[in-house]
Amino acid sequence: MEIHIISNGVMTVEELTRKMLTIHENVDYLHIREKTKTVAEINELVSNLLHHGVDRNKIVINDRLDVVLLQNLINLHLPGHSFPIETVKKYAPSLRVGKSVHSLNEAIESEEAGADYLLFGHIFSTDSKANLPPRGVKQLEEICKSVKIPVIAIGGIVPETIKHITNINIGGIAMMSHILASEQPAEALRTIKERLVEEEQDGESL
Ligand SMILES: Cc1nc(C(=O)O)sc1CCOP(=O)(O)O
Repeated sequence: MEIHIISNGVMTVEELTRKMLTIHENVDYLHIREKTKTVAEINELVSNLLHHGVDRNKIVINDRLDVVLLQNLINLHLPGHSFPIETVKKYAPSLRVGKSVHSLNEAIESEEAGADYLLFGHIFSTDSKANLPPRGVKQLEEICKSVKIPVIAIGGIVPETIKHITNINIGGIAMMSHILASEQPAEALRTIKERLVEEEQDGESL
């Protein structure tokens, strides 16, 4: 099960660098999703991470194809308002391209368009999407059954909610606030991983 961490857009480059460095070895992907930062700031953040030894294949850039290309990265994540998947794949076929989706139709269309994985959410209520009703586990399950590419569940994933999604064939989980808003991100991540292992063992013993 992949673990994706999504940056929350509220930290300075220095703070984000520090927090990401405490967790990078224990996650599969670090998404840089910084909608209000300049290209220079995003570029500086990526340079910091690479300089401190973060595996470049773990770094995912949200939306900014320019940063992916100039930093020689391989992972681009496309939000709904970004480039069409087909355009990116045509221009840069070697990139691994993820897409955020919010419905079954969007999931199927994105797979057909060539997405390598999907982020679907938000699954549970979360302050990160306040006042928006969660899409729930049932829709997540439906999407997982309808596409072949990995579906990563996002939104409201905390130790208490994990048990509701571990019996579904998800490709992984993505977390923003639970890890990066924490003063102790490494410990928060450790608890999540312990919970995943517990749920896996419970599933095996059923
Ligand atoms: C960044 C993001 N994207 C979502 C989507 O549904 O595409 S939900 C979300 C917020 C992530 O929530 P949390 O802070 O609870 O991990």
